Amino acid sequence: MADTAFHSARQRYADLGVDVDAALSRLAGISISLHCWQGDDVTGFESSSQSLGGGIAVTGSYPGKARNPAELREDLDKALSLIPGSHRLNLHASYGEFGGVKVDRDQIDVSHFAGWIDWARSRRMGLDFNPTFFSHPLAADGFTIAHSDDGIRGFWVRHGQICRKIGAAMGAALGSPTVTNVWIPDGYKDTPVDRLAPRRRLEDSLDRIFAEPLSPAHNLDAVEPKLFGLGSESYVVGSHEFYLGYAIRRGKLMCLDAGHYHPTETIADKLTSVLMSVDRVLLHVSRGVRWDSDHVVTLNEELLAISHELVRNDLLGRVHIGMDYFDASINRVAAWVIGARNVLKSLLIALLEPTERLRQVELNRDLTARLAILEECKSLPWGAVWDEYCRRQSTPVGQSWLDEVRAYEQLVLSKR
Ligand SMILES: C[C@H](O)[C@H](O)[C@@H](O)C(=O)CO
Ligand SMILES: [Mn+2]
Repeated sequence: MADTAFHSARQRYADLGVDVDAALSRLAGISISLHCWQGDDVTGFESSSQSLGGGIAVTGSYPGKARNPAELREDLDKALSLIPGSHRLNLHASYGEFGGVKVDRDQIDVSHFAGWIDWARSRRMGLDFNPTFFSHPLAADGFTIAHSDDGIRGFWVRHGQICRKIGAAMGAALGSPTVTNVWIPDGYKDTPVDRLAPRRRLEDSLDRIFAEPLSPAHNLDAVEPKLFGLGSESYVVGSHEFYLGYAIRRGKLMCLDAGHYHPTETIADKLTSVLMSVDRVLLHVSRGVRWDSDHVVTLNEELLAISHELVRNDLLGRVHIGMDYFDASINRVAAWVIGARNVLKSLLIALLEPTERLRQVELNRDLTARLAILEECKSLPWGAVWDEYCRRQSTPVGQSWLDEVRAYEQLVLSKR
């Protein structure tokens, strides 16, 4: 039963010309791709597990991390039960089920993901996928598909080719296209002499990886740029400009990760520019604190700006929303729930905006009214609408979800 706070909020929005029920049904149609790697600190399930490489780092030692696919799925089920709506799972290739046997990255196949496909099917979820170009001896010097050694480059190209096929098989099995995203760590700690040759090799490798035509009904290819990483502070082969050009020329999805730009740059402002030239964008919603630190997503101005751009410009049909962060200093299930609920809250706030009115005052050059209304919108009663959404989706209202995480911690995580 909806409460009085919701009824009065609905009336308040109606007075502004906003249809709350329409906003809630639009929100229910938005899926977020939950990143498997928050559940185990980007460790994965390969038999000879390497320490995390590729210039990304997880800090913290909160107890109870998932140690195998069954535990990770159990944790995901708990998180999904606390996040309103229907969502997806984003898997890395290193999360296959290899039965304790060493299967190198250029030898994996879809059979290693059968357990994940069954799990997703039984929950009517889609899967997204990523080749894993890090945490491997052949990536130890910081280069993979842009490597100058043809043997190493060939190994990683084969891995990329295989992963696309696995992505397509997942998409076909689940009846929803898998977004298969290529992120590579390749770059130099210090100033390179030759910035061009690695980029030529990267382009050639990508062309080889993407050579086989796959149905877009099953697989969508994405490429993810970065400004810098740990150990690649001076030069990243796959920069924003490199991949934007590549995505436009080759018809690929452009991945925009919120942590992959200069701290004063926001991906919100890039969306409408990038989508002038590419059909689709993959978002990695993240939160950099001073650097690409991959903090849990909070309901901050940057997140709100992203959601406003998606809703105001009717881009939700062209943007795949994924999350990308890893925090091992707090309960990992809670980390998923906090981030996903925040992404959804930000979308709800955007869906509840009286955008047509704002557009009109802007067109009339009434910039005073634009600022005034935007600021007033910040104190509209969206929280009561969010609570009602949680109620309608049978998920906990307010912070009561935390009690469920605490109980799960007692019952399950503390026993690991
Ligand atoms: C684990 C992910 O592939 C990784 O976080 C990547 O998407 C990235 O953002 C690297 O900085
Ligand atoms: Mn990312």
